[in-house]
Amino acid sequence: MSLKISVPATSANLGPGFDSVGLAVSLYLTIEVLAQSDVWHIHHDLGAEVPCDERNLLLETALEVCADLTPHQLKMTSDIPLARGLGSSSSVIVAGIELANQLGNLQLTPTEKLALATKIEGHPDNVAPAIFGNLVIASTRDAKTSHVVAQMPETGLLAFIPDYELKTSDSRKVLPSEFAYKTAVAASSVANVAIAALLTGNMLLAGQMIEEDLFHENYRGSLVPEFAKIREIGHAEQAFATYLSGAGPTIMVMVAVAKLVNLKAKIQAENFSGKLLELHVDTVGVNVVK
Ligand SMILES: Nc1ncnc2c1ncn2[C@@H]1O[C@H](COP(=O)(O)OP(=O)(O)O)[C@@H](O)[C@H]1O
Ligand SMILES: N[C@@H](CCOP(=O)(O)O)C(=O)O
Repeated sequence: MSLKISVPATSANLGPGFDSVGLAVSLYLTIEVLAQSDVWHIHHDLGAEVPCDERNLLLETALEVCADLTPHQLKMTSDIPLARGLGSSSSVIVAGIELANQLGNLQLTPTEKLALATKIEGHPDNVAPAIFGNLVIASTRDAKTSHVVAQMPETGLLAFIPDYELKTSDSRKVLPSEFAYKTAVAASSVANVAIAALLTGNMLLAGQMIEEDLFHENYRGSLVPEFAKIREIGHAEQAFATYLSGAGPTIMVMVAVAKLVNLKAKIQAENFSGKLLELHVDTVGVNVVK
């Protein structure tokens, strides 16, 4: 049997869409199913800290979804950097669900996959676009997830991926545990306009609203020292928006395609340690090739 599963990276939050908005982008985790075996084994070159057996999040997820899968040798490759705010954990969870779906012949619908993935990840903003591709707006309350898949308006995407890791769990620790009613109303009004602007293709307004986030970036800015400078460069280069991708430390800049080259040169000139990558919107989501 030949089976290959690929899952895109995701950039969550887009400013005020904290825990509920995400965009699928063009970096990929790929799982190739090799021969049946006595024990599970994952061949990968992602480093010694990534387990090769059932302790790997891929297999933990697959076996949670379907406990009696036949063990296989697997090959895992990925260009999604770990703990950088590009949804590496969500891509593995979605791949694990798909692995169980295929090997266990579960016939899961995309909505069922979303419910399972959200339960495991805890919030839907990365797993939803990893499943559906595109821009996804989702809300999970009382274990029920509602979602809308939308086309992202045309924009260039430039990601600065720092050399250091920032685990989502650590980046969540700096967030407040409570929010005053008035602030919550203001923060959600910003989010509402951001989404309405994205859905009507108004990138200028969407960009302004993305940068007015009140939910998380003010608290996380100090964890990502490059953020303020890159946003300043974004303003000088007329980018639509600069935001913290997911929990950081990746910084995403949305900019008209014609302005990408200049913007890239200006950020490069700062000599920050990390990678600067031009990305594209993934419109497919989790993909299975047999
Ligand atoms: N390919 C992978 N295989 C196994 N575990 C992975 C893989 N990719 C990511 N993970 C797990 O997810 C963690 C990173 O998740 P997280 O802190 O949420 O960051 P992000 O999802 O932004 O990359 C890693 O430390 C690792 O435990
Ligand atoms: N809404 C979450 C998103 C985490 O995304 P990740 O790519 O950093 O895992 C958060 O902001 O904590």
